[in-house]
Amino acid sequence: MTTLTIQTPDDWHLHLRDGDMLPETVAATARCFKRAIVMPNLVPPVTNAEMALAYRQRILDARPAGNTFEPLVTLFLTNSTSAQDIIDAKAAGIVAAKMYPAGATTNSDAAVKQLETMYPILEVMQEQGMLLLVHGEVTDHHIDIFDREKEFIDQKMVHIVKQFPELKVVFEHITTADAAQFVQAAGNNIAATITPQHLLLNRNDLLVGGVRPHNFCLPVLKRNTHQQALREVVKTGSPKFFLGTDSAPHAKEAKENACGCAGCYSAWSAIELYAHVFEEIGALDKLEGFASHYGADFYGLPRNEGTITLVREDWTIPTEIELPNGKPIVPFFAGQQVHWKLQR
Ligand SMILES: NC(=O)N[C@@H](CC(=O)O)C(=O)O
Ligand SMILES: [Zn+2]
Ligand SMILES: [Zn+2]
Repeated sequence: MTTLTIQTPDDWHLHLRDGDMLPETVAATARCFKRAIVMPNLVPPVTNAEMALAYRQRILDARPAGNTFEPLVTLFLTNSTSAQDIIDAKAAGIVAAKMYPAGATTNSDAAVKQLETMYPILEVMQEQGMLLLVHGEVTDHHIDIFDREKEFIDQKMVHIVKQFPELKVVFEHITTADAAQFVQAAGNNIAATITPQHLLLNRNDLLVGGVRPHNFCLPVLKRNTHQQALREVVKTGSPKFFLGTDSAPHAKEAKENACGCAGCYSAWSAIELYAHVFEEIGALDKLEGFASHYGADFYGLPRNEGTITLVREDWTIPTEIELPNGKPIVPFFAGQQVHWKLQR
């Protein structure tokens, strides 16, 4: 196969950041994705409809001329989120709210401390038909970082799912066989996003031969058996698993640091990297469902019109990209070859 045409895809988990980052990040995603679920972990976080709509407008203003990319902004849940916040957000066209356990990841200090105290809010979300997006890791100091996703399933996720049978939940950026099995076994109101890095890499790629800060993201890369399980699950073509890049840029100096930030900036090559890995596992025929159908179907949104075409052509991801403010940023998979390229 030398070309691959699929219906226009969407990215169901994305960090665009804000301010002078937007011209770079919006253009990178808008080159091939029609829509994206945009994460609300700004500083300060996007906690109400007014902030979300203002953020949406800043993203729209940063689009390249003539581009029709549609950001789907989300609400950041905190212990102060009220039922009215959810009702107002829903009325403003916001389709989902994000739950981070406090301290779990980048800019999540303001997030939810005692998850169970949020149950009245989840109740309202269920009523309103607003999706719950979850960063599924516990943050207890005594829990090993490699076990935090599994522990979250056992401690939290099973109860949420039981308590709110009508609530649509997206288990974001899953990294383990445990999460894949959990989602598969759960009802049709539970789905998951999977990133390119968790399909392409395992923890050896983070630590063998020296620490690779640009492969560091959260949840952290797991052992190869978990990577294998994620590959198997996308290969089945199950509609419960769909594309969410978790593209999460940090300045080069913040990644190459004694205390480096978590996040891989994959937007530059995301669709190509998925094609690369789907080809590797012999599942190119499953890419379209994963990238362009299942997410929209799960969110209850129409599938996109139009198509994109990928060409089988080797190219090398740049080692650095310069931000509009002159600061360098290192894209995910920098300096490495990818076998597919978006036709422009
Ligand atoms: N995935 C990451 O490693 N980082 C994300 C936050 C997140 O999605 O957890 C970020 O905003 O930098
Ligand atoms: Zn996360
Ligand atoms: Zn994320």
